Amino acid sequence: MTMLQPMPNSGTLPFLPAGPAYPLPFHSRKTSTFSTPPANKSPSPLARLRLRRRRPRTLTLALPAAAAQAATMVSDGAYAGIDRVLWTEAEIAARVSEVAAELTADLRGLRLREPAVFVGVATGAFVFLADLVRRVDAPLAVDLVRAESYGDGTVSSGRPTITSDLKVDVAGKHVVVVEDIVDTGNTVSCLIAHLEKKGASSISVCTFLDKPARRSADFQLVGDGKFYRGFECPDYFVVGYGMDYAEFYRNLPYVGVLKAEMYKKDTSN
Ligand SMILES: O=P(O)(O)OC[C@H]1O[C@H](OP(=O)(O)OP(=O)(O)O)[C@H](O)[C@@H]1O
Ligand code: HPA
Repeated sequence: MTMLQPMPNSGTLPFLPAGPAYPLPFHSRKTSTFSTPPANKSPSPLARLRLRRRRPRTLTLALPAAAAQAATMVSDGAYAGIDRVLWTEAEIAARVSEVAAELTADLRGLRLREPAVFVGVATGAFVFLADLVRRVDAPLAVDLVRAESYGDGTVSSGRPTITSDLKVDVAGKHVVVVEDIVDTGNTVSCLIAHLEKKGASSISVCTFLDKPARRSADFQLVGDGKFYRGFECPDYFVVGYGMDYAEFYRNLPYVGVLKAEMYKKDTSN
């Protein structure tokens, strides 16, 4: 299932330039500064080991074809392929603070006997989760669950698979599922069922983006659970702030619409 346009390049991604030797600095214990070893002196075994590091190094990593092609989307240190920015880094930061303040007030109001467990849905939620929990002023535990349904495409398989489970015991606890995006609703509905089975007493969902136009699966919050969302997302395939296309773009600090020509129509589902 390769959605990217064919690119002429090979399947290797150079991380360091080939060419002349790049001698690595030697750390001198005495001075705590970096220096090169004295010339014409037989090197000690330790120095010999260090000397090996002076060889010119070109690290190439074999990548699957789609990933190698996606790597060529990078131009001048920025990603190509973004049609337009929907939310800037500053707008995101401001909104995440508001959502965290709402969560803080609600968690305090619930007077929980045990701290809430914030369950981030890997991989996409990792950025939002990190930003959010640092702004919530209440005791909480953090855990991760991995659910996948999009693979390398832009269309949900409709059957999310939980490929990595929780470490924390959520029985009898208030759980906040932290998502980067609720789109069809398949993932969140599958996770709520999963957490209910594990005995969570109440389940909230806090999603950075909510794309109601694509919703096809209903989900019910549990007990005192509440739905929180950062922004309502228009019906575009978006990337950045943790969200990917074929595992790329997650590191963009903003959210943008991916140009349609970056992917072909996904016929795999
Ligand atoms: O509401 P839905 O239609 O189910 O879509 C939402 C899910 O899709 C994405 O996960 P994906 O399967 O792409 O895995 P990822 O988090 O590793 O990117 C996203 O991170 C959500 O978890
Ligand atoms: O629009 C989206 N972008 C990235 N990942 C997603 N998973 C569901 N919808 C999206």
